[in-house]
Amino acid sequence: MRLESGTSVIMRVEMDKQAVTFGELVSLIGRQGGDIVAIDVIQPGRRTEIRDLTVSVAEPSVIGALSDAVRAMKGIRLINVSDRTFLLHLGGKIQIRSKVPIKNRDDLSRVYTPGVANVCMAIRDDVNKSHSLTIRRNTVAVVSDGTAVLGLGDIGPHAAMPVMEGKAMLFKELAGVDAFPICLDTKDTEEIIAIVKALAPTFGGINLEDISSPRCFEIERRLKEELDIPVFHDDQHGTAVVLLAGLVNALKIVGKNIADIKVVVCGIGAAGVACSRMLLAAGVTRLVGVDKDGAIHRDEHYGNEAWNEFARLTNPDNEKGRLSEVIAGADVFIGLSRPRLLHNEDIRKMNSDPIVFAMANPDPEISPEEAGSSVRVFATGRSDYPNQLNNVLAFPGIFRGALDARARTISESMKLAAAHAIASIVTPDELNEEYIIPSVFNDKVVPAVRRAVVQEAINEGIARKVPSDFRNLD
Ligand SMILES: NC(=O)C1=CN([C@@H]2O[C@H](COP(=O)(O)OP(=O)(O)OC[C@H]3O[C@@H](n4cnc5c(N)ncnc54)[C@H](O)[C@@H]3O)[C@@H](O)[C@H]2O)C=CC1
Ligand SMILES: CC(=O)C(=O)O
Ligand SMILES: [Mg+2]
Repeated sequence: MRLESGTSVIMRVEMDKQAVTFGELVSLIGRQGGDIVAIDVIQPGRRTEIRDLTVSVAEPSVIGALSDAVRAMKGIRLINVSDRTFLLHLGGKIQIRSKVPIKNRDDLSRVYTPGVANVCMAIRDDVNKSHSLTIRRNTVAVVSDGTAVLGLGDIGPHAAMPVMEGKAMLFKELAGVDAFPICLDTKDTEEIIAIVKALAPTFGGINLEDISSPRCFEIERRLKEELDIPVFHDDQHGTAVVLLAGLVNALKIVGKNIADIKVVVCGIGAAGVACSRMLLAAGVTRLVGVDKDGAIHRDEHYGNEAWNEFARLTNPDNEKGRLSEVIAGADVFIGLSRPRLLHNEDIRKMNSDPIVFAMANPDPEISPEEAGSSVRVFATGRSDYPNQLNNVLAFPGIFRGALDARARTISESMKLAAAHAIASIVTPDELNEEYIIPSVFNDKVVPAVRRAVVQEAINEGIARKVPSDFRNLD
């Protein structure tokens, strides 16, 4: 088990009272560096008893040896060891709550039958009313098939659920958007499209999440074409928005022009393709993509159509070879692949003042410790290091804006505007190597992104509603 770096764990133990006393167990735990701070009797019994022991430890590293010692003790069965992260997940992380109480018959007849029938008929007569008279107004589906969950890969829909619940929490906590996690037990492109289309009457937007490439491209393209609510594959576009924001600011620090830099993107999957497209749109001309078999170039025909298009649009010098070769002379490394693929000797081949964005989650392509001082600007997707480049900076505000403007779609210019809005939160005075991107907890982020998105939606005629704070602004 991967234990979080907390200071306490809960051990569920079954004691055979004839073979061991509780005092002996307490002493053993004490000798192993644990301190029992709470005891809950889960199942009392004359011969055996199950207890939960909350054990505090000074160092998470002692938990393994402590558990082994408890497990080996005669008369004790160690049923489970939970860390605080696991406990936080018990029963899931979100719930549905009513907005109005049902206290009497009158309430009942208005929230449900017979009163509700008039509301139903109003929507039948004008389906647009579903956006104002149902949860559609503020609700987004977070849809995954569990095939590219963080950098953990194809771990399946059940295992994907904690991440999707987490995304739903972030939507709510950061932007007040109600989001519902939906993990689908199918990898079939057509089936996913059909299911999401069938679900659409319930939602004001669809956030696709952690669906592996290249299927994610077709799924998103078709859903965008066939639905009149925003469909946004967050790993592609949310990531691209935040990456561009970070790069715009990092380039100010190193004093380089976006049109002059060489960028190497490692991992040409969902995020890599979309981030590369965004960088090209923002003015990057020399971009080389690298995947498992090396650089993507034009002398190869790929089974993945997205890569053939990628080869046409990128790599102007048609460079070939592995990451360690094409990294030579690069100004920027962008990792959207897997942990530990970049090494210090690669960074030494980069141009002066290298920028390294190692964005694989949960573990980056190179750790900040290994990169050390050889990198001028370093960022990861994680919250425990400076410069967190994570799509969480984008998707809450983007959907907040799209829902408020009842936008049909989320366009390229809405995304570009969102990127510049995020970048602009870091003022020239504040900008430095360790602060190129605002924190997720910076309360200016969501309003700035929302404002940029709503404004573009209005400018482009994508908005079906003008939010009140945008009316009469001449
Ligand atoms: N920081 C952030 O906000 C975000 C980070 N990510 C991270 O980016 C990574 C990729 O995510 P997705 O694009 O959604 O997954 P994906 O599965 O669509 O793409 C991963 C790509 O990496 C490639 N890859 C695997 N081994 C490689 C190697 N040795 N060398 C080069 N390429 C290799 C795969 O072939 C694939 O094309 C994950 O670690 C994910 O956590 C993704 C989205 C947002
Ligand atoms: C952050 C995110 O969406 C990912 O790593 O997949
Ligand atoms: Mg993701």
